[in-house]
Amino acid sequence: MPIPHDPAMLSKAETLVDALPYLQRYAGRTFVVKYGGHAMGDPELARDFAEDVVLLKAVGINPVVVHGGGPQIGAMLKTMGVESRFIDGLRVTDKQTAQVAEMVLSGVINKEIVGWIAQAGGKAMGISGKDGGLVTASKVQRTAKDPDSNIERAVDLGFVGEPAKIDIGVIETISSAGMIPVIAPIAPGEDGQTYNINADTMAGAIAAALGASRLFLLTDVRGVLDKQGELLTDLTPCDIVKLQQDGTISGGMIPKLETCIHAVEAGCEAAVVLDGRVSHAMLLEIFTQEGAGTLIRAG
Ligand SMILES: Nc1ncnc2c1ncn2[C@@H]1O[C@H](COP(=O)(O)OP(=O)(O)O)[C@@H](O)[C@H]1O
Ligand SMILES: CC(=O)N[C@@H](CCC(=O)OP(=O)(O)O)C(=O)O
Repeated sequence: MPIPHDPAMLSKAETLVDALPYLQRYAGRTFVVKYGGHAMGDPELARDFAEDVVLLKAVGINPVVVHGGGPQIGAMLKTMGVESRFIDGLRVTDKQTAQVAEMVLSGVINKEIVGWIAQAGGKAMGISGKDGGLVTASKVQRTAKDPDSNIERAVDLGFVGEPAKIDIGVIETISSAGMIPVIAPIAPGEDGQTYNINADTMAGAIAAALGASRLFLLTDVRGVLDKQGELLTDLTPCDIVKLQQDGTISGGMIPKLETCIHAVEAGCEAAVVLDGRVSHAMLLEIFTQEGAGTLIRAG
């Protein structure tokens, strides 16, 4: 006959037991987590995020963090008196902007995240796409309709890149040494130039190359919202194309969802757009039945 326990203690034990099937399912799997600039602002949320990542590592999952820092790059450029322009959510990047992006992403933010993970009791190794030959970038080619002639013309975004080649060796080396890779979205091109890569694009390409079980994109909204502001809980690549065509998604959500399509069509099991403003959003998504955010799977 079991002796009754304090109900609060019992509920804690039940939470752990409820997590058991998920722990068993995901042990040894790789989760790529993109931590966005907007979700990064709050120190308490940053601590929670680091604890989540350390917990994943401690239970035998391989987390790989790819981070952004768009607002922080913007703030630095502003203090320098440099204006930024975005086309389809991508920052038009001249040589000076590329240098600032590298300084802020690889220099400041990357090491900040490594520090938070250390504070949470984990070990992280901060790198960019440049290190260990991880990523070779190619220049992003975009076109836009000329408003006067209605003719589609090439738009030059400058040193904006996308991952053309990925060598996952350095990630595997870091992960198998018991550390958490923390990756800044900067990479060299074949031409030797430094390219600024949208962090969502970088995360999706890495998730695809690793054949990750999940790509989590932590951001500053509940997930993908419809025109009435209601959360769309499940999407396929086909649904996303329609949302883009009818203007439901715009700005930074465009590269985010293009990334999800690429990732799930190229080997990542599923992508989730999650609210990074919610404490421990990732743990709740992984270890409970209450899925939050928007889940994207190949149709
Ligand atoms: N349909 C939509 N649902 C949710 N967010 C959207 C939608 N369309 C555009 N957005 C915008 O996308 C933003 C998230 O992208 P972004 O600013 O690049 O985030 P992050 O900096 O976290 O990567 C939201 O803050 C929102 O303004
Ligand atoms: C080409 C391009 O737009 N690069 C981004 C890289 C950082 C990023 O993507 O950060 P968030 O995820 O915080 O938006 C930029 O310069 O802002």
